[in-house]
Amino acid sequence: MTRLAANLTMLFTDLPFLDRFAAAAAAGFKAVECVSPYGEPAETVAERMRAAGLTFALFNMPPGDWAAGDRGYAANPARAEEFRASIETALTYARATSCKTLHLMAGKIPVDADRAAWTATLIANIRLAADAVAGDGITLVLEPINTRVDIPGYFYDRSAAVMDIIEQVGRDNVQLLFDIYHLQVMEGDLARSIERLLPKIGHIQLADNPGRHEPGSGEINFGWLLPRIDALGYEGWVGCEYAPATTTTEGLGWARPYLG
Ligand SMILES: O=C(O)[C@@H](O)C(=O)CO
Ligand SMILES: [Mg+2]
Repeated sequence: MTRLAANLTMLFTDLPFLDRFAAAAAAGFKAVECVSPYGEPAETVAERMRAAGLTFALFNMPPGDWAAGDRGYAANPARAEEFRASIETALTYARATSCKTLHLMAGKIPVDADRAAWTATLIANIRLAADAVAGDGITLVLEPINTRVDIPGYFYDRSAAVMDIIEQVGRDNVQLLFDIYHLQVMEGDLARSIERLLPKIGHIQLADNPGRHEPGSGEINFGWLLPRIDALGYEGWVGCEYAPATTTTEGLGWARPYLG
């Protein structure tokens, strides 16, 4: 059965961040995910999560200064020190919330950067982080993000590019974050890709396309795809990472069969 997680960065945004946990639970979600829990103390986040009876399915390692344009920086040779320090921060929040999956963001690469040097930095940083979190049973996931609409310049936007990095890293606790929306924009052929990549998929996220709104608002046949993913044997969480077309609650009709 498809197990949905509410993405608290994009859902229930009419509420302050800490109040979104209770709202997600009231809507029937059993798990949540978000980009950045770091604006609140780890223990406070964990308390709200526990009080709502939720599991933290995933959050990102500290992604840098989002408002200034950062989308992670793990590939940036000039920020290796900052990346090292961010591992401890991520671990503190992961331990407090018992979160077992962290999204490591590579960042945006300038057009004139030395791609080989950035790739080497990324691989070294992923290994460092993967080894640091392995003892806590944590998996790092890497996400191909579309560079056509959402994050122009992001380091990788294809599943093959991320799979290549995962192979070069060579750590069992580094997997693929398959965001159905991003990979529909960049590649299509979703069901076949998921089937092929399944052994390496550590987390799935969804939104429809175009518009990045809820399932049913666009061209992706989620009524067929979600049962297919289930039938293939995927047992992880599916993060609802979309911008509701109206309000979160009004737009949850599609999810009713999967919510408690
Ligand atoms: O799809 C996304 O945008 C996210 O999963 C993310 O981690 C931040 O960009
Ligand atoms: Mg995503």
